[in-house]
Amino acid sequence: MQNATLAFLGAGNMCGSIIGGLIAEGYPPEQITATRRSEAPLKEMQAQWDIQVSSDNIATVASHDVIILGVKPQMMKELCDQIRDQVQASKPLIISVAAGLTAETLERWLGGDVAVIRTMPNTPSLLRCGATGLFANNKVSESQKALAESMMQATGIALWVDKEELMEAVTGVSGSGPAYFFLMMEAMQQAGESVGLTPEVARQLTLQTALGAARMATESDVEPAELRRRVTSPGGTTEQAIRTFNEGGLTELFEKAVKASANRGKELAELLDQ
Ligand SMILES: NC(=O)C1=CN([C@@H]2O[C@H](COP(=O)(O)OP(=O)(O)OC[C@H]3O[C@@H](n4cnc5c(N)ncnc54)[C@H](O)[C@@H]3O)[C@@H](O)[C@H]2O)C=CC1
Ligand SMILES: O=C(O)[C@@H]1CCC=N1
Repeated sequence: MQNATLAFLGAGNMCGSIIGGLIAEGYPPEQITATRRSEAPLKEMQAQWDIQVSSDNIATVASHDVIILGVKPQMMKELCDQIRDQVQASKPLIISVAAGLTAETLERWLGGDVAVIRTMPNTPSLLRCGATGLFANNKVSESQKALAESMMQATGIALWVDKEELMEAVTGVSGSGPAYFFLMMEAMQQAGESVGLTPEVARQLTLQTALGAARMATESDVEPAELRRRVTSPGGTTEQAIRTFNEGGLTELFEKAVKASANRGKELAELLDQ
């Protein structure tokens, strides 16, 4: 995997997180190039990771094996128009991180007959704690699949889905998911303040509790439901809090939120593929 040259076109929040994770995992920085519209953030990325940077998408496509399309879905058509001829000339592996846009749309925008892997990563990739879903079109070879998988595994876990529509489900759960936990942290800190803690104490207790709970859930074989039961003493304090969450319909609310994110992915794909 470490022989492949990787170009991140539109290296903002998400691709910056993947690059940071790859560098932390020991990927050779001289084999990574990032492009972006403005020079200042590119210079920062170069100083931070010692990677190559460029503002020339076409020349960058020409000189790399794997092209990661990192722009917002709304900017993707313009980027594909710009690089199409070069993609047809050098036929690199294309990896998209964009929400919604299908592999078929991307392949068509790039002129057809292109190996496209659609991924849905998340920003904890930066800490090699990412979660990525992947789907490959039928032009992708087994060795290209293995390369994309090992690249994303370097930033966390990487799981393939066999039906492309499941990429919307992945987006609803793990692509958007870090924001749900951040929202919970914000809400819990505020609640801590409402029962008298200072903002700093409420913040520290909230974040350490989130970290501890996530580590217990991921580092043991015990299911989250059982871990929850072990905190919830019959007739005790937690029981009252859990009852309050259940009465407020937390499970149903999560289902609605995940579906809203997934549906927006489908909607974006339809809106943008004109
Ligand atoms: N932010 C997140 O948590 C996640 C984002 N994604 C996907 O990642 C993609 C990017 O999202 P973010 O990183 O949040 O956006 P961002 O706005 O931080 O990064 C995109 C970058 O692309 C640059 N750009 C736009 N057009 C360009 C062009 N033609 N050439 C070079 N650079 C160009 C922009 O200036 C910007 O710096 C989106 O498609 C999104 O759906 C996927 C999973 C999670
Ligand atoms: O909010 C978004 O559209 C992107 C995709 C998943 C996470 N962030």
